[in-house]
Amino acid sequence: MDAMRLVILGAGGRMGRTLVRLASEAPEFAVAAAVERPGSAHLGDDAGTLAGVAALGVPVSDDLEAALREADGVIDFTAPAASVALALQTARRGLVHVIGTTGCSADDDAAIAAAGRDGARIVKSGNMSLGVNLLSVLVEQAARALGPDAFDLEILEMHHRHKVDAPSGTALLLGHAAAAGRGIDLADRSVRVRDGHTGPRPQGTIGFATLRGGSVVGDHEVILAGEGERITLKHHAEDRAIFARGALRAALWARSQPPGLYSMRDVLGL
Ligand SMILES: NC(=O)C1=CN([C@@H]2O[C@H](COP(=O)(O)OP(=O)(O)OC[C@H]3O[C@@H](n4cnc5c(N)ncnc54)[C@H](OP(=O)(O)O)[C@@H]3O)[C@@H](O)[C@H]2O)C=CC1
Ligand SMILES: O=C(O)C1=N[C@H](C(=O)O)C[C@H](O)C1
Repeated sequence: MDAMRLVILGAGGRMGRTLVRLASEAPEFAVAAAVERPGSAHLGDDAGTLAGVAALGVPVSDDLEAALREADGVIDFTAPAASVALALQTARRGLVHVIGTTGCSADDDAAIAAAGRDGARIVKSGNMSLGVNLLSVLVEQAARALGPDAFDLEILEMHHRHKVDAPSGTALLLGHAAAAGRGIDLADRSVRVRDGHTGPRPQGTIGFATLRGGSVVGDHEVILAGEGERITLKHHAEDRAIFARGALRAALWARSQPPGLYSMRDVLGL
């Protein structure tokens, strides 16, 4: 099969640069276009140079329509409004759309699901790494085995100082896995903030705690705390390449799937 022609949306960002670098090094892919928003300081820069590899002859552009005409798929680690708007376009064109963007609202997620029904081949996940998706399976198993009441479940995450959404997409993904294991809906049972006189911990809830600072790529811990014992399941991301590798794998996988909305667990067969 011909190399998959990819548009990298948000090519000047932390993930965008990592994606350009890894896609340009893999024979399965061709970086067809690199897109940033109108007015971005990166417009006109060579995407390869920006990513710290050899020049690719692909200038960063703000012409998304033109970029999509030449593409088999888009990799999108940007912001919720950008991902929702793009999903309308990938649906119209039947393109692969890999969405790593986090911080989406319920309405955003509904619009993205609709785009999957309308023709896009979407893979969306709060974390594209193999390790976190395997961890989510383990968390689901542990929550199911321990039941809802004997062990309290808390999810702790730490990220770099630039991160704008909380809890992280990964923390929510792990929370959903825990809720699935317990047979409950996360939205009904999550405690996302504690402050002041909170009273004792409501039984059966799933708590979240958020830390921000420095250059931390992404740390997550799921703590199951019982009477007299505690189980901790952890993942430490050391390099953004783990997310980019997962996203590229998802793009290739989605190319041969019917339109729809898929998760990384679908991609990885977990
Ligand atoms: N699922 C996963 O595995 C991972 C998900 N993420 C998520 O990916 C997202 C991006 O993270 P990160 O790379 O660190 O963030 P950055 O802010 O470094 O990069 C985002 C890029 O997207 C650009 N952008 C925003 N809106 C548009 C638009 N409408 N059109 C084109 N470009 C746009 C931004 O431009 P500007 O600066 O001008 O706004 C910026 O260059 C976040 O939601 C993050 O949580 C991150 C890592 C892994
Ligand atoms: O913004 C980040 O950096 C990351 N975002 C994702 C998240 O919200 O979980 C994934 C990863 O942890 C890095």
